[in-house]
Amino acid sequence: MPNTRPVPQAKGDFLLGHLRPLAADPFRTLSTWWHDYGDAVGFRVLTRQFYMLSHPDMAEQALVRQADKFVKMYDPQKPKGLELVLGQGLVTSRGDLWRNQRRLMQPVFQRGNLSALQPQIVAAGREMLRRWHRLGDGAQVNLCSEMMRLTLEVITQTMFGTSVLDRIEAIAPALDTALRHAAASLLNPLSLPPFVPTPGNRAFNRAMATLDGVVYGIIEQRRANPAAAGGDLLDMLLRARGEDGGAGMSDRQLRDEVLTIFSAGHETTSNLLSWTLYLLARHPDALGRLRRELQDLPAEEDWQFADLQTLEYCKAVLNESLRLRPPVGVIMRKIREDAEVEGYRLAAGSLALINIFNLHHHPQFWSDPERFQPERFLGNQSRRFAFMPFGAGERICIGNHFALLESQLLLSLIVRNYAIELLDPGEAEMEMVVSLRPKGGLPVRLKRLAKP
Ligand code: HEM
Repeated sequence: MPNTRPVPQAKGDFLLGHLRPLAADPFRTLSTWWHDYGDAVGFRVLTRQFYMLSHPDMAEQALVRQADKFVKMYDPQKPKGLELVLGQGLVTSRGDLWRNQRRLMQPVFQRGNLSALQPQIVAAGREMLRRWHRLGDGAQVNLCSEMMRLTLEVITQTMFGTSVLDRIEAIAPALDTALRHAAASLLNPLSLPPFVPTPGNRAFNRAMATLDGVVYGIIEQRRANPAAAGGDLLDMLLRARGEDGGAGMSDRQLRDEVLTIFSAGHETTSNLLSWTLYLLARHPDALGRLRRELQDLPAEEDWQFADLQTLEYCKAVLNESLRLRPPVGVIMRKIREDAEVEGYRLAAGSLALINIFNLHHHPQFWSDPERFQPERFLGNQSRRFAFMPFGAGERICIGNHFALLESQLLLSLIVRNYAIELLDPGEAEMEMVVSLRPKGGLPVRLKRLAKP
């Protein structure tokens, strides 16, 4: 490729490459490289070459214009990363399998079909508020655990018509163990496959047995009681037949899709809500403006879908939170053949890491990028690829409209009824475990607001 230049390579250990700093603190390491080397930087983990891309034009090239060269990196023969947990579900599959499953599941997530789910989302939120009430005024809780519980209830109720809250004490740590193991296996090409009984693999296998138990339980329950099905996602997956009208999905494929929606559908939204409440607690002016907007809404049990469409500031708050603390901070692709991106040469076989966090903090596209300022999202400026919390191109998040509807409803419910006081006045540290979350959770005090 004439007239192209090589991507600058971050300095690192000759043998290990950059494994050590990345394993210790991936988030901080990637930020440092961006500041030191710019929007395109190469790094190596043992034998594997990565390129980190942090400019909107580069993201557009990789995810849209040259999407045929930048493909999902998963290989069913040698599962790594998320594929170890999710198998061949919608996030990790490729080719015809992905295309058919996406087509099958898309209708459930279309904007027009989501209004029917609103009552279930509000009901889950109100149930949490009742539980907070029972805890007593001034109760201390971990906000992240509360949001995880809430979004788990929402996803299982809306998509699978059931609740798994009675098993939350087992599910939350199992999911955490599984995701941490998946993230670590990505960075380490020498990590041993799950059947090798290392302590890490044993813990991972135990966690997966818990998650599989929950997921197969959901499927069995529905098979035993199909009358409970109300045309939800699980119903659709169970009824799906091949193009020739033949056999339905294998149990394994069903498990992969259910576990994918179960995990992708609550981890991310939970982090969005936690970060948003954290940012609002630190910005009383924005919180005040949001409360004023919400004052005009009718009582919660009477909320209509149309009521939400008018909440411009609430949407701006969520967008600004997604910008500052994007729950999915990076997206990964495998480079199938040599590619040129914005004048840089990227070699086939390497991995491209599109850094959404950096795009959202890019000083060329955002004034005062570190500042929480929801007002920047009022109005209709185009921010293509400088703001892409849900990804871009054909693999864009299938749950984006659902996530925004859910977050708007739950945020409005919480902010109208409670004041949330952070117990730690310092800035919450960020940790990247597949999604970007507050490290160690968020201890808070809950104060019930008087009804207006
Ligand atoms: C704030 C919440 C959410 C964020 C920030 C988010 C972010 C993302 C991103 C960035 C991707 C693209 C990944 C890539 O290109 O490699 C993605 C894909 C996906 N998300 Fe979400 N997501 C959220 C909520 C949800 C919800 C609620 C669901 C399901 C109910 C969901 C299901 C999925 C699925 C299945 C994919 C894979 C789509 C495909 O490849 O066809 N997500 N999400």
